[in-house]
Amino acid sequence: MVISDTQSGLAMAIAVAMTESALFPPVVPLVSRNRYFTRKKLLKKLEANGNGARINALLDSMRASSPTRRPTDTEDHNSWILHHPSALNMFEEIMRASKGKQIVVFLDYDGTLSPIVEDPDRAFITTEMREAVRDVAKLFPTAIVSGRCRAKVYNFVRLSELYYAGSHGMDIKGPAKGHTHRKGNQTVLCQPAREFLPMIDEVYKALMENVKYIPGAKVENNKFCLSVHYRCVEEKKWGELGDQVKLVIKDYPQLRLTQGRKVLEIRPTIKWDKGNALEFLLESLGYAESDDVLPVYIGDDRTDEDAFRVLRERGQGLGILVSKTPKETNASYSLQEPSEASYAVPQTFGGVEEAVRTKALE
Ligand SMILES: O=P(O)(O)OC[C@H]1O[C@H](O[C@H]2O[C@H](CO)[C@@H](O)[C@H](O)[C@H]2O)[C@H](O)[C@@H](O)[C@@H]1O
Repeated sequence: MVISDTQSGLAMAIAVAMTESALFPPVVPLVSRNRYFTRKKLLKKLEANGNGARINALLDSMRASSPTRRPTDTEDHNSWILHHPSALNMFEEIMRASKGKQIVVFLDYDGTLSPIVEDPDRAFITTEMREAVRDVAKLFPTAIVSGRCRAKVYNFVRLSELYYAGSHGMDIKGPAKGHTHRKGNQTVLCQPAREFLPMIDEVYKALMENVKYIPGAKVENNKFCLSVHYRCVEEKKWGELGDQVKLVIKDYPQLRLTQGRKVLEIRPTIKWDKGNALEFLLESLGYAESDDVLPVYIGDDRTDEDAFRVLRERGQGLGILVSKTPKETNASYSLQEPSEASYAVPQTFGGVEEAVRTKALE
């Protein structure tokens, strides 16, 4: 069997997830922690102050969350990678860790399965990556967990055998009939923020109106949440953009503002995030309290931290952060970027299949 680099890379990451001794190495202080905490504090302050927070805090936070503004210190990076080793170098430990466990795979979309690009509507998954995900889903229950609207992420991925959790987990749907890994045949569906739909639509329209004068700004309707993109906005206009967003949402205390990669996100205040989505899916699959499950979550953004944290709290499974720069994270392992797949070794799929076979023989 000829295996492409992308397939082996993704599978390698999954395979690494099966490593036992790899689970949750201790969290250690980072050289780059201060900078990270400054950014975190800024956002916390912003969130704590609600919609009336000082606009400077938002602007500072937008600036601080743009890693391209500062080249990564080699020392910082080396220290970080020591504690979050590359998921690609851990193949040896696969078999041992996977023994007797059901692996469940969770994949973020943007920045994980697709590279970050300027136009959010053109963040396509490659054919190779789609094939890799398809292959992984043949072996394990597999879910895509994204900030995007579920329908949009489905249109990119187009694999009906997967679980999809859109709107940061607020819109979950199971695979098409005939593909389910669950016992029983009920459709999995979870939409905990339904009542917010009219409000989100209203705010979407207001945001479109308010930011249309800012060149490069883009508002994306993710159904149960909204994204205001500033990747293509000149930095000197970021303050104005933040101003406009805060102006709109100040009348909606039921909505909160969070941040992603050059994006401001507006979402309901309900306590539901990617971590809850992960737990919901594990429960739907029948693994709520099980010790025999190994959830693997691969993601790149701060919203993925909610899922990494759940894994850490469960003391089960493995988080892999896709990031080129050191970041404070609850993930145990790292990958540099989606295309790092090309560093992987071809025998990985063999390893995954072997692990599955071992399990089947037990
Ligand atoms: O949870 P995810 O699947 O990672 O989605 C998070 C956001 O991803 C998208 O925005 C990001 O990717 C864009 C395309 O590469 C990029 O232009 C943007 O700057 C990034 O923030 C998506 O467009 C958002 O709606 C998602 O919330």
